[in-house]
Amino acid sequence: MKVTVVGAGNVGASCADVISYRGIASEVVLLDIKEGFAEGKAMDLMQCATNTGFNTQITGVTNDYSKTANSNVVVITSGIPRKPGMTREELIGINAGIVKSVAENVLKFSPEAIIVVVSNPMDTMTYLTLKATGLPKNRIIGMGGALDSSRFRYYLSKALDKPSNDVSAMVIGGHGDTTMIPLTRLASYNGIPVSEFLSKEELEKVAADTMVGGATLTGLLGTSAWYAPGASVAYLVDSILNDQKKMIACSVLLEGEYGQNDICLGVPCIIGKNGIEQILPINLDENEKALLAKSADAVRNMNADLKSVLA
Ligand SMILES: NC(=O)c1ccc[n+]([C@@H]2O[C@H](COP(=O)([O-])OP(=O)(O)OC[C@H]3O[C@@H](n4cnc5c(N)ncnc54)[C@H](O)[C@@H]3O)[C@@H](O)[C@H]2O)c1
Ligand SMILES: O=C(O)C[C@H](O)C(=O)O
Repeated sequence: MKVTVVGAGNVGASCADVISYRGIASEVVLLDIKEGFAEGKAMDLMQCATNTGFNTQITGVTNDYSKTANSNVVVITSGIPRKPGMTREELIGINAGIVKSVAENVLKFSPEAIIVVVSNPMDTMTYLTLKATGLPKNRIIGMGGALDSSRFRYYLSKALDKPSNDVSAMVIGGHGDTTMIPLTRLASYNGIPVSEFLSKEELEKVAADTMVGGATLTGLLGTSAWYAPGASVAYLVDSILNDQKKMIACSVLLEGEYGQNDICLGVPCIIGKNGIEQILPINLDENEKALLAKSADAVRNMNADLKSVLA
């Protein structure tokens, strides 16, 4: 199985690292616009093979899309990351043009590929990719919920002082500091509602920390995070390539689901060899429904800025 990762920067290289280390694909092509950069990242990663024991073939190319031909999955991480103090939404001006041209280029050589969109603002970039390519909705997947849910589980595990793998929890909605919706009501510690262990105030703090999880890391690192984002992309790619049918919150085109239309937003999906195989309807309470509607409004406002790129 072949995976192309466009953008060999922090997230792209980290994702290629996890995909190869875990043997998720036999071939990974890293493509970047910066001369020699992807080649260097691929060489560095390949020199891990004997010590970490993987067999994936990683190749780096400078803007040569012919080398990406017949990829099963293409991950788009190309574009700029935010700096401390910025929102993801501020990246739209530069990233929209990059994402659109990358999506068009990859499809010339991999017309059957499933595309995973990572570049920010992710929900809007997913919508742009869908509109620009005209691909069926199951083949365009926005990655955000997998990462936000892993951060939610991290903050819950810290509050509970228990391992995060014993915590089950999901974040839906937009992948933005104010549009994420951590589903605290449904979070559990080994099947027991977390509200049995944590106070309302503690749970509110966990949700608030989760929502600004990316901003917190950007403040600490000077650029946005990459290890957990890279691992989250690999988790999603694994579910596609190995047809695992995992339930993962992903940004997908909604056509009536959750009362929304013509928008890509994070909702629980079944992910398998066909990409988005099902959008799972879950019963939200009135507060959660209102938060989802508000989140959709904000993402829709952002999508309106795509007019000139899509014209
Ligand atoms: N969806 C998520 O959960 C999530 C998580 C982390 C980062 N991100 C986003 O992913 C993007 C990448 O972040 P990063 O930290 O890897 O940034 P980075 O700057 O480290 O890497 C981006 C790479 O894209 C390359 N690039 C730019 N234009 C290109 C083009 N036209 N074709 C090919 N390559 C091109 C750059 O040369 C660079 O190497 C950012 O927009 C960031 O906000 C999203
Ligand atoms: O925070 C960012 O800007 C990058 C990414 O969306 C993240 O959540 O880590």
